[in-house]
Amino acid sequence: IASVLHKLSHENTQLHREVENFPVLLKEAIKRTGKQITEALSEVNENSKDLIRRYRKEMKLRKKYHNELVELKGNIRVFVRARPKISEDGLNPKMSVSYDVNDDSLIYVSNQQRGRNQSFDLDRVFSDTSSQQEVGGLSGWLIQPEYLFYLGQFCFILSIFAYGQTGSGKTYTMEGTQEEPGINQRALSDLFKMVEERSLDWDYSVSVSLVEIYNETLKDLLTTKHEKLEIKMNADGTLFVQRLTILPVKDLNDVNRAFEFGRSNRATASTNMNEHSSRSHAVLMVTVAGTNKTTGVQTMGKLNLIDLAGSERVSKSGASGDRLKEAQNINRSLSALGDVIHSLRNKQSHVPFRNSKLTYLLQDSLSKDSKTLMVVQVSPVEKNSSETICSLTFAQRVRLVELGQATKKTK
Ligand SMILES: Nc1ncnc2c1ncn2[C@@H]1O[C@H](COP(=O)(O)OP(=O)(O)OP(=O)(O)O)[C@@H](O)[C@H]1O
Repeated sequence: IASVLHKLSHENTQLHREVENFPVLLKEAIKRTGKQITEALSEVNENSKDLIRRYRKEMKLRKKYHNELVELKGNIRVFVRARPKISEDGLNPKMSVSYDVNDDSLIYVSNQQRGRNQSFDLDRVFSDTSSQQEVGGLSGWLIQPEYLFYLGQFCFILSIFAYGQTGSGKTYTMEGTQEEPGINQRALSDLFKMVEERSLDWDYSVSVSLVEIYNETLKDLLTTKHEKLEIKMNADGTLFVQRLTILPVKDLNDVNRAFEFGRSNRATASTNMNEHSSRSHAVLMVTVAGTNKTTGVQTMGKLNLIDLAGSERVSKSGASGDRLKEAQNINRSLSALGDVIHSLRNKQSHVPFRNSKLTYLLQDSLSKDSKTLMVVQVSPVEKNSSETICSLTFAQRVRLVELGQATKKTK
């Protein structure tokens, strides 16, 4: 019994010690496991960080290849800009537009009818917080030295279109304000810089015309005469507008003065300038004719700045009478623009340029030897989401167009 008691007492002491040590062991075990979990987590973290890094790299590469593809295959770029909310949107409006933090070519719009977000993939998306400077930088894609070179030395047409529903920010982005100039001002100032830089070897003459298309009728905004304008074709297949004023200009100030005159001319013909301007297309055509001082080679280039009339859904706005007629003409010409672009994309032998005055006038600008930048403006608020979806659907359709490679053309 004594030996059994001794053994039991020994075991009891050992158990006692183990019980005493248990919290320490447990603490150590917890610490060890915690360390293992932390290590495992940080490995996962590192992996996911690496994945995000690789994803971003892939996105950059994808964009680079896409850009190269566009350069190789086509000359049209589509940018989207959402304007910020404004007082007209009401107090605390519900927003419908969102962006992808990792990919600046994606924009999402909440589609109330389908009850989900619809995504659109464009060349570049500018959010509602983007600055004029950031957006203005995009004209750099169009007005690059090599294209300026084209513009000055080959027949090459550059066009900037602004598309979007009424009040979506087209004028703000294109014209901007005195303090915050828009794309047009930047593009034109780049153009005159180029002319200056090449003036040692080339004699350039720059001229402007300003045409308004209202209810399928062309109007010369640089004259107060009201002559009927007709689009005619030269023997070489190029287009011109008969009797259109062609005003020689020396610098950006001259262009702005001409533009101001056109603007006041447009306003006097209408009781409400803003109302009227959003119901008509305005096309500013800048022509650069060059003669090489040594060789005598003559060249021609054009820069078109096009402020399209606001796209609007007649069923929603409930327009009637003259307003309905205007809206129908606008929608017809914008859809003709879409059809032309669609035919070009599908490389159809017949492109329906003549279906509207807008596409007929811009035939050259949408054909080969041209480079086009389309800025699609959208409103960020939910009450406009169906118009936003329509505009972005149009934008995506345009983006897939291939205009073909430019060919060198000198006289
Ligand atoms: N990025 C912006 N930042 C600040 N205000 C803006 C911006 N974009 C647009 N706005 C404001 O929103 C309003 C509508 O813009 P804007 O007149 O440019 O639209 P629009 O599309 O040209 O309209 P319309 O088709 O009627 O001519 C203006 O008051 C303008 O100042």
